[in-house]
Amino acid sequence: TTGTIATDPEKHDVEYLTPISVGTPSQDLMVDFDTGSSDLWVFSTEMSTSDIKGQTVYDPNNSSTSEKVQGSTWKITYGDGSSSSDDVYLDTVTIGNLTVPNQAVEAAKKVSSEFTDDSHNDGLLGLGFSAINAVEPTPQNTFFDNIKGSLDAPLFTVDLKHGTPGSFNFGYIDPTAYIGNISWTPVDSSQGYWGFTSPGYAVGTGAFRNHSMSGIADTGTTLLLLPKSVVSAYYKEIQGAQYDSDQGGYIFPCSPTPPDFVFGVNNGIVTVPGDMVSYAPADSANQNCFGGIQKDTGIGFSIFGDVALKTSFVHLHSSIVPGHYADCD
Ligand SMILES: O=C(NNC1=NCCC1)c1ccc(Br)cc1
Repeated sequence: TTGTIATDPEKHDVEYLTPISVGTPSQDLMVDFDTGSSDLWVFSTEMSTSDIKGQTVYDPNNSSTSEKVQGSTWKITYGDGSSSSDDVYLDTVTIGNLTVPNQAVEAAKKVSSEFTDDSHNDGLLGLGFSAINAVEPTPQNTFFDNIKGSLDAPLFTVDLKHGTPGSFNFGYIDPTAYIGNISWTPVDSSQGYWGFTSPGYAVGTGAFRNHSMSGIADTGTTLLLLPKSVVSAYYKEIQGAQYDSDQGGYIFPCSPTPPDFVFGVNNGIVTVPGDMVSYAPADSANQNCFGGIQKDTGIGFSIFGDVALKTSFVHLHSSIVPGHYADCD
């Protein structure tokens, strides 16, 4: 079997929301498919109403197929400091035409304000490695791990786009989804993420600079977070660019369009067009834009978030041999 599901960008491509169905009869939710985490959790009827602002909630008591996992709990904190927690059910989860009958669905009782304030997002579906699933005492499998055995191939592809629907495909590579050839790179899943090392970067039409950047492909992070030496080398090329500590990042005049940012993936390259580096207006006063490329300081490795992924077709392949992932235009 194979499957495909459309994913829709929120304003400024801050995140991408994808429909899933949970339970019987099915309860339809919009969630953030996150290759940077490995838990499927949803807003639920167990939450206090003050934490719910427009989201659709999962009601396990309204599902004839839900089954509480006695004694199991979960609590997760994301890289941006947001968090959520509580208890666990097994229930039927369907994505497109793919169904997992007893998927661990982590029902939230508490969520942090970032989630409460994100009215269209009903939860997260982790597509990282199950080794970092946060359920205690028994970690649960991701949807992908549960379905991959029945897929034509143990892979999924991520095709996020700027300001228009993209897709997550399961079990096949859509040859019409990309031009040029796929460049493969080994995946380091030792930390539970889709880790890889980029060999270097270029600014605009400048020469390629060898500079090993280890990081993760993370659909759940909005921006492209890189080593500060690379980020400052990039912004050095933009007239008027500066680090604004109030806004916590580099800002620069929205026009003229900044130079492209190119990063290597094995023997291939991915180009982030300059007009996508201008992530969002920073201040209306003097038409500054907040950069889509920022420092990865304090994280320990780089994060190739949506700004890096939406300009390429990413194919995450977890096979028995050390997995590899392909990235290409
Ligand atoms: O949390 C992470 N990615 N997903 C999400 N962010 C916000 C909501 C979901 C994340 C993962 C690894 C590293 Br290293 C840094 C951040």
